[in-house]
This record gives sequence, structure tokens and C-alpha cells, in this order.
Amino acid sequence: MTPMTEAVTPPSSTTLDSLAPLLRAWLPRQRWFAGKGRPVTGFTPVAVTQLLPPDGRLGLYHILVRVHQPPGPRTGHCYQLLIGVREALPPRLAPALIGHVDRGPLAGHTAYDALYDPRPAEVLLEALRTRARIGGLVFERDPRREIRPHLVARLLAAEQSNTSVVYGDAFILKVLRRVVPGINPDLELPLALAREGCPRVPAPTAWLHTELDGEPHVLAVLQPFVSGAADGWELALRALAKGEGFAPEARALGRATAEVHTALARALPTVTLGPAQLGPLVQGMTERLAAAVQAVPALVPYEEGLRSAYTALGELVTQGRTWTAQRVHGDLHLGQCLRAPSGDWSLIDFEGEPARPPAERRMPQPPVRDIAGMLRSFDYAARSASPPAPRWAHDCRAAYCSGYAEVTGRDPRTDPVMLRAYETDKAVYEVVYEARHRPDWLPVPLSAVRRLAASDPN
Ligand SMILES: Nc1ncnc2c1ncn2[C@@H]1O[C@H](COP(=O)(O)OP(=O)(O)O)[C@@H](O)[C@H]1O
Ligand SMILES: O=P(O)(O)O[C@H]1O[C@H](CO)[C@@H](O[C@H]2O[C@H](CO)[C@@H](O)[C@H](O)[C@H]2O)[C@H](O)[C@H]1O
Repeated sequence: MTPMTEAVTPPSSTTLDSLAPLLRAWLPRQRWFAGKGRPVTGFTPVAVTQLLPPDGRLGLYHILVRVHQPPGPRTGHCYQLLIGVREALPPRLAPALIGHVDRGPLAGHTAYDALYDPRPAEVLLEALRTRARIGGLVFERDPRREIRPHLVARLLAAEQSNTSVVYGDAFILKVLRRVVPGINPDLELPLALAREGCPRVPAPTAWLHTELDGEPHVLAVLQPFVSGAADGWELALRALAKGEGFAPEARALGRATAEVHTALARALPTVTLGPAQLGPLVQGMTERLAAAVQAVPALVPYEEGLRSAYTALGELVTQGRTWTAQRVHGDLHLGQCLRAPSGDWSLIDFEGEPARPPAERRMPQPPVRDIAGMLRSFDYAARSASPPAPRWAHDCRAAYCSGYAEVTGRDPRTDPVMLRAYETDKAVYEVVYEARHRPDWLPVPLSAVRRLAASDPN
């Protein structure tokens, strides 16, 4: 492996300048790009680190860049890019093409998303393995965990909010795309769960971070790859296609969720939520609904019915009801659950909902929030089946809640008002998410919105 080389600090605006016109067109087309729908007006380099010098065959740059999109934040969101440059792009890398550079020091090269390319991806693993420091990039590894050298990289086909690379079916590296300051729950919570000995979450092996403006920023996390696993979403759709039930799996998922919640409550502080905290919680839900109605007019006829879920919760708060809050997953759905060939379930992706402010994602919350996420997911699967299978979702719901109660002694259905409020909040989030990212899917959460507005979870 070619050793890592020069780090370009302070940020090299020349490298970025030559790429800027290409990135302006390419970025908005990426699934992980959060600012869809608004034009990109400019870039500010935050850090440009050369990981491989362009030697004709291949050059590699790690780039942190602020992307300006008025009327977004003045400084723009910060994105992480791994940009490869080659004189000619081999056909196998065509899907990674960003464009042909016609100016600056990289003129004559083709720029592409380097995570599609095994060799640059292997450079990252090697840096983690050897705990390298390159410019401001800190490649950290848990010293108790080994990484074998020369594992072969492949990009994971399922492009989601971030980009993941699998190494020799042994590890998976999640490269975060939108980078935010502060402690990242996607590293924090799996580390806490590993300390608790919770087997339901793959323990982080290594991670990449940097410091910007005096604040830590997590850039990537490496964890063991659950080989041969199928995710809950695939399994649910498969069961639906065969006309089979999913209740035993739903029950196991309820147990797995409860085990994770129990371990998180042991590992990190829990708090009692009284009126001072619940008031803003209800207000947040109400405000998100108002913003969603503005963004997606199809919600207008249901606004009042949906709001009644939050009013009902507000009434319980006024009567003095309190809830225990703890750290939770924050964006739990079937796609975040992996079943190993052994039948054991793991939960992944503790980043929280990508659209929520980072500080909010790390706040203790009622655990029913995650449960609502999973119940929404059973409904998603059932509604996207042909024909839709509401009974299937109903059975999963019952089995999941029973599984959860077997471990914790608390059946989430005994807290119907909070559960409905969170299911409503999630369905509203999903409407906005689908409108933005997958408009064809919009009817799925909208069908739930119709039912939730009429106080009927099924
Ligand atoms: N430890 C793992 N073992 C096997 N596959 C995994 C693992 N972690 C993630 N994956 C796969 O990678 C996909 C994306 O991971 P995820 O953490 O959900 O990223 P994103 O934030 O981009 O959605 C998952 O849907 C799953 O298929
Ligand atoms: O996995 P991510 O963190 O990227 O989560 C986002 O994308 C999800 C879709 O991939 C989205 O989940 C919604 O669709 C799922 C089916 O594809 C369904 O199982 C979930 O219940 C539903 O919420 C998720 O909301 C979003 O944050």
C-alpha cells in the first residue's frame, strides 16, 4: 500500500476551486445530500488533506467543505468528500464519476467519488489499522481490537444517509457525509453499549475524527460486519410476498429493542420528565407538524386530527403525569435491524434522525419513541405490500410490544397517549422525508397520517 502523504493545511482552496463547478452539479444528485431542492451557490473549504499524491494513475483527497445554499445557515452545512483523481476513469468506476477537471492543478484529470474504488478505500482502512495522523485527520482504533491488513474493500450498494464500505466481509466503515460538531451518537452509543457488554450492537473497532474550530467532529466509524445478515426490512417484505406472518421475528425485535434500552439506561443518565420538559416536547411535535404542513400541502386536511394527538399528551402533562427518559436509538426502523444467520438480531445506525439538530438527538427521551419508530416500520412494510396487509402489521405490533414487555416488564401499549403522539410525530417526519427524498413513497406515510388523524393506529 502506498504510504499516506502530505496533508494540505490550511485548506487548499486551489484544489477545491478546480473541483467546485463539478461538485455544484454532482452534490445535489447524491442521496445523502441533505440540501435537496435549493441550488448550491458556493463552497468554503474547511480542510483539504491529500491522502495520495496524484501520480497520473491515482490521487486521493479528503475534503471537508461547507456548501452554501441560501437561505440555509450562513456558514453552510459541512460535508465530507473523498475525491479520487485519475487521468482516465476505468469503466467499472463510471457510476462514481464527478466530472473532468478543466482548471487548476488537477486540470486534465477525472474526478470521482473515491469510495467506489477499492484502492482509496483501502487507504482509509490502513490508516485506521495503523492509527495514523494525517494533517488534522486522526485515525483512532480501540487498541484491544485488531484489524487484519490487506482486507479488500467494496462499496455497500445500499446508499443511504451516509456511505459505507465493507472490508473483506470483516468490517464495515460508515463514512459520515454531513459532518456536525460534537459527540456523535453513532459512535457514543455503540461504545457505551459495548462497555455494558450488550451483544445487540456491533462494537466500534476504529473511528476517524478531527477537530474544527476547537470542536470534535466524528467523520467515520468502523465496526464488525455482520456477515450473511439480512435486514429486517428485506425479511419483512419477503414474508409479506410469501403471505407469511412475521410475529416471531417482531417479538424477537421487541426483545432486542428492550435489551438495548435496558443497557442504555444502565450506561447513561436517565431523567424524569415533568411539565418543564414535556411542555417543550409537545410544542416541538406541534411545531414540526406546522412546518410539515407548510412543506407538504397533502397534510393540510389532516392537520387538526394529527394535532389532537399532541393535545391529548399536553392534557396528561397538565394533569401532572411524568415519564422517565433515557438515551434511545432515535431513528429505529426495520432497516436498522440486522438478523445474523444465527438468528440473533443487532441494531445499527444510532445517528438519530438525520434532520434533527445534533444536541436534540443526544437528549434523553421516552423509550416509546423507538417503539413508535418500529411500529411505523411494520406499517410501512404492510402498506407497501401488494395488496396492503394491515392485519400483518397489527400482529407484528402486538408481538413486538409483547417481546418488549417480556424483557422490561412494561408493555408500551399501556402508554397509548404517548405512543400515539410519537407515532404521529414519526409519520409526519416520514411524510416530509419521502416528499424530499422518495416522492413515490409518499402514499405510504400518508395512509398512516389518515388513520392517526382519526385516532386509529391500524
Ligand atoms: N455491522 C454491520 N454489518 C452488516 N451490515 C451492516 C452493518 N452496519 C451497517 N450495515 C449495512 O449498511 C447499511 C447502512 O448502514 P447505516 O448505519 O444504516 O447507514 P446510514 O446512516 O447511511 O443509513 C445498513 O442498512 C446495513 O445493510
Ligand atoms: O436509514 P436512514 O437513517 O437513512 O433513515 C432514513 O431513511 C429511511 C428509508 O431508507 C426512512 O425510513 C422509512 O422507510 C423505511 C423503508 O424504506 C421504513 O422501514 C421506515 O419505517 C420509514 O421511516 C427513515 O425514516 C429516514 O430517517
